[in-house]
Amino acid sequence: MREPLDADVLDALRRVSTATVTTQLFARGLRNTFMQGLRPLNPGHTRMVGEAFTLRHIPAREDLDVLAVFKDYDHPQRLAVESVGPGQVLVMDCRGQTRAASIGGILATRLLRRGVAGLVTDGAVRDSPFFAELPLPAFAAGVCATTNLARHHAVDLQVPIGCAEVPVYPGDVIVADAEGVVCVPRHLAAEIARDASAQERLEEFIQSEVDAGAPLRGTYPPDEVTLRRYEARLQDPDASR
Ligand SMILES: O=C([O-])CC(=O)C(=O)O
Ligand SMILES: [Mg+2]
Repeated sequence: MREPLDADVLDALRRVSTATVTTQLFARGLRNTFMQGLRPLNPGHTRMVGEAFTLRHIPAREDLDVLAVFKDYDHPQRLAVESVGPGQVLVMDCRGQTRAASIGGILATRLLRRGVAGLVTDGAVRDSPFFAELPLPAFAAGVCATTNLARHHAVDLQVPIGCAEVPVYPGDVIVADAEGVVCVPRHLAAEIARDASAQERLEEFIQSEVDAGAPLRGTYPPDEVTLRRYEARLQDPDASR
């Protein structure tokens, strides 16, 4: 059993952008953390933070992947939907294959009712007009009306997977916003949350400086003089420039 993630860490990650989080990961040598090509299905619900619960698929085979398999309520896809915990994110490895759905509106509704934080797939979803209205953060590489069995055979729950070429281990922390989805290794979550928050405070200051006409030289990145002005501003937010 893993130690639960600190609620303050999750809150801090909910307030920083995926761009900032990827920079903090990059600073620690991790370059492949953003799930390229996944887009939010409901632009009104993109903020998502939670630990990853994984589902792995292999390519479907015609003699095995037939509609009758869903008579078994313990089919791994259905089991995943009923097992992912409140506040967790269902992350699906579909090998980037979008020529079949990986999930649809009914299963997503079940996730929502179970208190799941959201879902991520590097495949497609079906019932996408429904997803566009559903108050559940959901990210996919595409949409496809064809049912999952046409291309996907769900095999494993809670194993390491690749999602959009990014390694995801069960319990890693998934952070998403309107830009997309990034995977934070669990053991780095607390320090990333802390340093990402500090980076954003500084970048807000830099943004306001540039907006007010400051040139990049001396400002971005900030030199000693700019940093001193930033520190002074932190001490006294009302100080004039
Ligand atoms: O067959 C599927 O992918 C499941 C589906 O449509 C749904 O959950 O509404
Ligand atoms: Mg459906």
